Amino acid sequence: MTAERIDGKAFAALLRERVGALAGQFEQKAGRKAGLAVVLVGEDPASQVYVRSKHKATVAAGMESFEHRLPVDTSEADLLALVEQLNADDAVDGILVQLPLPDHLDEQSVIASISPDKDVDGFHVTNAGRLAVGQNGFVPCTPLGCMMLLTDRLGDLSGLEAVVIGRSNIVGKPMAQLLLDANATVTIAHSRTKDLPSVVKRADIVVAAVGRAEMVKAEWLKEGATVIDVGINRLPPAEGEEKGRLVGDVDYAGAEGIAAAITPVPGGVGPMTIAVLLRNTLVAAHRNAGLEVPQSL
Ligand SMILES: NC(=O)C1=CN([C@@H]2O[C@H](COP(=O)(O)OP(=O)(O)OC[C@H]3O[C@@H](n4cnc5c(N)ncnc54)[C@H](OP(=O)(O)O)[C@@H]3O)[C@@H](O)[C@H]2O)C=CC1
Ligand SMILES: Nc1nc(=O)c2c([nH]1)NC[C@@H]1CN(c3ccc(C(=O)N[C@@H](CCC(=O)O)C(=O)O)cc3)C=[N+]21
Repeated sequence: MTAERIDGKAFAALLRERVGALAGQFEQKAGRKAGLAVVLVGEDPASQVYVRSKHKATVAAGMESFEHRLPVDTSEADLLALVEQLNADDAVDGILVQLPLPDHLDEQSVIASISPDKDVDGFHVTNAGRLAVGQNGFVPCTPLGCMMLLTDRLGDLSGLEAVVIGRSNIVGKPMAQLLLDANATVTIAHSRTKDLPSVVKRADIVVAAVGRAEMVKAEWLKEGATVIDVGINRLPPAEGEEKGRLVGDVDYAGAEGIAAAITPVPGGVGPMTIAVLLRNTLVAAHRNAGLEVPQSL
């Protein structure tokens, strides 16, 4: 059996088109564009790449993009002051502070300073709490994108065994919460889990969000499992390569022979993250403008 490749890039392109059309309608109704502010502190090359692609995608969807690039030695007070200014700016519907931040800045305090109604990353404790108790808020983009791919493929997830590997606040935990809300039976594995291979073996759905290149082996998987690979890992450059290849947390080549379907890296979950960010921003715009959020978002 050769697993089906779940084309996140194509799915994300469709979502971006839909968001773009609705962004045009929003502009008609509200008399302004929906706006996303992205704050980047420092010059980490990977972060710069992400921020640039978010900017392009935002503009392409017919939304306003406000970029704020701050020097690496920015003080916490200055960063908090910028966030306050963006909280008060009616042209800004969504605020994203690119992580990771330089070591001298406390990520939790910075996230806490973002207005929960503009927190399109869904990282604020208020939004984590809303997700936990089932209220409307913002769900982190990566896990929400994974859910869209899963429900598109599998339909109803009721009763399926799901194993999430990783328990971070931005991926693993909200992912498990969403799967639970969809009535899957959820196990969360992490670095202290005993006998990870046998835990993974029972899963109809595996979501790998670890950050270790090709750690999940084909033999761990149950025949016919659906595999969502969140990991983005750059291998060291091979002979003659300038940059190493990007790989996920799953041994894709091996898993292809056992899984029913699997997301590739690149071209899987990554593009969904950006498309969902635009979707969340447009949801925020409707709420902030007092307009009904379109069903199809
Ligand atoms: N595609 C996308 O859009 C995105 C991709 N990513 C990628 O996803 C991956 C995970 O990101 P993130 O959640 O932020 O990472 P974190 O480093 O915050 O969390 C990693 C998790 O993996 C667990 N873990 C580490 N080693 C093992 C192991 N040997 N066995 C089992 N579990 C282990 C850790 O366990 P413990 O808690 O015990 O330490 C932790 O819970 C990264 O590769 C990141 O680049 C992240 C965000 C978006
Ligand atoms: N506040 C905040 N919000 C985030 O959502 C956030 C963040 N900080 N910090 C970093 C992580 C990571 N992340 C990715 C987004 C897109 C791709 C993506 O599009 N990846 C492409 C490949 C890109 C490449 O080739 O380098 C793909 O997988 O096909 C990957 C990773 C968002 N993050």
